[in-house]
Amino acid sequence: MKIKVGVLGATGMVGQRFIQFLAEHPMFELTTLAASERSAGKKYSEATNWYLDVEMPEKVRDLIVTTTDPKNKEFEDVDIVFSALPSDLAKKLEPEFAKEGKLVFSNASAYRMEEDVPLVIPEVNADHLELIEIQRKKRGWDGAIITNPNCSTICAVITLKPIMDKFGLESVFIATLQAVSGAGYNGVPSMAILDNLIPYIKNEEEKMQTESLKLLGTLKDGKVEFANFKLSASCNRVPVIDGHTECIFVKTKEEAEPEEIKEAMDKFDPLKDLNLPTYAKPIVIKEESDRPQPRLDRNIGNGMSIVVGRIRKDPIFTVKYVALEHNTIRGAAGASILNAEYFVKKYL
Ligand SMILES: NC(=O)C1=CN([C@@H]2O[C@H](COP(=O)(O)OP(=O)(O)OC[C@H]3O[C@@H](n4cnc5c(N)ncnc54)[C@H](OP(=O)(O)O)[C@@H]3O)[C@@H](O)[C@H]2O)C=CC1
Ligand SMILES: N[C@@H](CC(=O)OP(=O)(O)O)C(=O)O
Repeated sequence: MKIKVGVLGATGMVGQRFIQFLAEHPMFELTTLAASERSAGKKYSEATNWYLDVEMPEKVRDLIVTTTDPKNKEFEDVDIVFSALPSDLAKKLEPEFAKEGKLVFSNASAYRMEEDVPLVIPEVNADHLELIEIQRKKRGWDGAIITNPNCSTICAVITLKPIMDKFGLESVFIATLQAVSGAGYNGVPSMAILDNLIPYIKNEEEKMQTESLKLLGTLKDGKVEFANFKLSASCNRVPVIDGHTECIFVKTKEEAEPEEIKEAMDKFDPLKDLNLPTYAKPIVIKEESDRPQPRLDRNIGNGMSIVVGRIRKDPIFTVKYVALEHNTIRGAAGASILNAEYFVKKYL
């Protein structure tokens, strides 16, 4: 039997991606859509400014949007909620769902760095999910909050994991070129971004610099020991709709040739035998000298693969390369759904 699920923040940019992936999901039945008071009581199709270039799934068009209150009857049979709430609201509302026994798979940054909250990319650190036992004891709830990282962090960390495992990491520098969808529908005015670039995204560099070390850290005696290497990020907003590009410079502990790095990335496919519906090969390598490009490559692996190109020697670091991620799929909704699929397969 399918597990009943709901989406919080269902009308937003990430909420819409959740709906795209959950409407016909083999493990989950999407029953409940929640948003603000502005949308509640309306049909989903009336409440939403649909921005995706795929049709709104027929089965959600007439669903009545509810408020984000776990006591609403629409949440009664729901076991899992996917949260695409703004972070300040997530801070307040996600615990209310966990207290009602719901598993909350969250995109929001509110709880990512809490000691007892798993921050997970299943291909990288699925074992950190064990933190939920500590979380349940400490917070006294039957549900759980499980988070996925910031979109830019996910892109970088997936490519760094196979390098770290084989050669060790000493220092990493990342310059990002981030799509406007990352800022939400009303996030960046067109007059600010067209014919332009904005070399600042609030808190993004700090998130990349801390979340990466937690993700690549080791779970020991119920605590995550952060990975021990230096990471510096410089984040920019560019006039692309979907698809974050990152120029990544890596100094490894052991000597490594670009070909060896490429091979390590290409072989990285840790969950391929689990048959998770949203899983795709985590890293796809493009050989052309002018790839990856957001418009051409963001949908590879249904938007779940990180597309890497231009792996080459660097005169200061060991290697440099370019990585591309579909930021609202692999960097957001798809990441949460993959966490939930993995959790259900391994723990339920
Ligand atoms: N993992 C990642 O890297 C990414 C994470 N995110 C995170 O996901 C979250 C959502 O982002 P995004 O979809 O871009 O944001 P949007 O602004 O596009 O959507 C926000 C959603 O929250 C709802 N909402 C707003 N106010 C309230 C309220 N008072 N009560 C209940 N619901 C409310 C909105 O409903 P309504 O339409 O009714 O106003 C809407 O559904 C954010 O926390 C963001 O930081 C985003 C991108 C990538
Ligand atoms: N800040 C990211 C998206 C985002 O919302 O990140 P976070 O989930 O860490 O708040 C971007 O602008 O592209």
